[in-house]
Amino acid sequence: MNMPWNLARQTAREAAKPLEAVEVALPDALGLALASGVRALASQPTCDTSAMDGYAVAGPGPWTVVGRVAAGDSVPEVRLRAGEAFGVATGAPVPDGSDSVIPVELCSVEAGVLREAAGGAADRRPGESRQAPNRPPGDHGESHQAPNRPPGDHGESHQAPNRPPGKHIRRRGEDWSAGDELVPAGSLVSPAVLGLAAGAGHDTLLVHRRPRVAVVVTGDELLHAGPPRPGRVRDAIGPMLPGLLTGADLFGTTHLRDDPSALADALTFDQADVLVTCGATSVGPADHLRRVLADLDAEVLVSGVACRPGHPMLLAVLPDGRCVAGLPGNPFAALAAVLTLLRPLLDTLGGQAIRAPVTAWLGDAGAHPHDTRLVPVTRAGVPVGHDRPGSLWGAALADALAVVPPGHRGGEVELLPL
Ligand SMILES: Nc1nc2c(c(=O)[nH]1)N[C@H]1C(S)=C(S)[C@@H](COP(=O)(O)OP(=O)(O)OC[C@H]3O[C@@H](n4cnc5c(N)ncnc54)[C@H](O)[C@@H]3O)O[C@H]1N2
Ligand code: MOO
Repeated sequence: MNMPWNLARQTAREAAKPLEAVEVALPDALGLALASGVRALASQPTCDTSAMDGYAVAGPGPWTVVGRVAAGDSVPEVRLRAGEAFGVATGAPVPDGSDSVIPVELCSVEAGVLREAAGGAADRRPGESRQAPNRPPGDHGESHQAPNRPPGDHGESHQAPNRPPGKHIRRRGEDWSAGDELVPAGSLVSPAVLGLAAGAGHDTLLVHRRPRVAVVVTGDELLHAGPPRPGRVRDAIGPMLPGLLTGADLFGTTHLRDDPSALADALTFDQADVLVTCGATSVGPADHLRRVLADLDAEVLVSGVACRPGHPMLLAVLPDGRCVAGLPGNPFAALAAVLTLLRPLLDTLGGQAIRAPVTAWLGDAGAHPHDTRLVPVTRAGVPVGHDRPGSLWGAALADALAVVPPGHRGGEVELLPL
């Protein structure tokens, strides 16, 4: 009895435990899953910082310029008093006592005296409204709100313009505080995670090691170069697999004839966490996989799945804990088995948390009454056709396989990205 598709995927996810955690230098963590959450080692910003090149000011203008601080300088050892200004670079610490920062293009400085230039419109882009949209109270981001100056006022007034306190100052800890968890365990380390982790002070990350996978392609009829001819077919699965298993370290591919003792030997390779076999899953005279697994005392967790294509797919665990994923020989069926069993198993071994599914609306898509269908579709959920089990044509044109449950009549379905 074939296992329902959802249960088969769930079984594969639960067939193993995450591999050990290792601490690696940041660049080496790319594409691996975090074994512990990334926490900030310092607040960001670490001190009150200017968001603009300009002048930090205290009290109403005009102001006397009393100093200057550049990016990379430490916090100036002065406290600004009303009527004083300090030249600041974007990213530089502002002195204590700074009320706000005036961008340099809104300033005029003569003989050490700073005045806010007329208009204040220079720090708005064309078409931008005066009021910054959707900013929460207390947000001191790079608002382009102009000072609320009466008509005819050219900024010479000694009255403080209605500039919100803290404008253009990024307050200490405004983005995050030291100790905050920024990315949870189980997340994949993307380029942005690497940048964020570096920004938060990390030189290394704790990640799960990548699963090691050995691939065995079987079949007397297979060719590995040149055009197919009657009785001989080109191996289409071996070339497809490395790109599907980017989260794993591959040992390379072994090509075997339909020989049970050679297959049994290949399955004794103990450097791999997962052995992937291609072909020999069915019941023909040359299909030895099930017998070989029985001889090796493997526990078969999934033996046939109620899905099309790929129903003979198989998942087993050897006595020493290594897993065997049996992909059917028909190439599209093999792809279906990778997405149903192998990838979920590798995700678990690699410590990846289960992500929310990608979905799309799909009509009945030729749903089967009892079996789940895996249908090649575009990212918008449009079937691309050419989906016969022996052919990767449809899959090659598709962005994903849609999971069409038995009896589906139209509605949201999960997409398995390719
Ligand atoms: N009596 C039954 N026969 C079959 C059944 C069944 O239920 N009862 N299921 C069919 C289905 S569905 C599939 S899928 C295949 C699975 O077969 P195997 O996993 O045993 O694979 P083979 O028999 O070796 O090959 C099947 C088919 O695929 C071609 N092939 C094999 N390897 C490759 C490769 N690496 N690249 C390209 N093509 C490959 C092979 O030449 C055959 O044409 O069983 C059905 N039979
Ligand atoms: O799984 Mo098979 O590919 O339907 O022929």
